[in-house]
Amino acid sequence: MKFSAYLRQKVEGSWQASFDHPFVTGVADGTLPLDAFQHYVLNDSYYLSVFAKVQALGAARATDMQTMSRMAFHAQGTYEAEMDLHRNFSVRLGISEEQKANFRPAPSAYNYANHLMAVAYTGTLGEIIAALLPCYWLYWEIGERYKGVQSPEPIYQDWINAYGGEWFGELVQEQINRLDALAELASEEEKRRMEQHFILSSDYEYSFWQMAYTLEQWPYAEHVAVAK
Ligand SMILES: Cc1ncc(C[n+]2csc(CCO)c2C)c(N)n1
Repeated sequence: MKFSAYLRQKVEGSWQASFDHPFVTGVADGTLPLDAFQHYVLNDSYYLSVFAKVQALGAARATDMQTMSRMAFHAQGTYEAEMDLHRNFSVRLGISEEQKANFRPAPSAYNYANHLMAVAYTGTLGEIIAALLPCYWLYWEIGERYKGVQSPEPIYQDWINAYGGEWFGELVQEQINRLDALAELASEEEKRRMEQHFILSSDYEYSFWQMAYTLEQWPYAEHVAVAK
């Protein structure tokens, strides 16, 4: 069995919980409150800026030019495609410059980003890909599930469309193949660490929906609002 297939079966429970999360089903059927989506967008912009940095650190860790160039391309893709999407959502959701300037990432977004950064600075390229892969792969599966679905909320429809396209499927498959190739060369010990990172990122993906849905904040966050 390929290492990617082995990892995929390990996270079946947590990915299923993500598919069934009211944030995800609420995007598709339009029942998600817009303030939860706004909380998601603000936190996701922060998350993506770290994600692109981790992809770039993966490029730096590569031992061949082809991999280095592809990882750098992916980092640029995150910056351009995802940031474009967010700029667009920010305008349509009426997120103000002041809101962005005063924004502090919620605990779950911050923890997830820190997990990726820790792997980027301490792990091998195989470990970095294993930590990044659930972000690609889980979103691709969500995009596949909701292909053809028409959400009553046009903003949500654009979000669904972003992850259902063929170009995105190719990027995901490229990273799955990279994971399998790196796993072939990895020791049992390194593969065990790759598995841990993949599982932890999958759990953080679930926490990210929950964070958005519950409008998660730091304790005492209201003091910041009062002080303004
Ligand atoms: C919490 C969170 N997880 C995954 C994604 C999706 N995503 C982020 S970067 C990237 C790779 C290519 O751009 C993908 C698929 C997201 N937006 N937010």
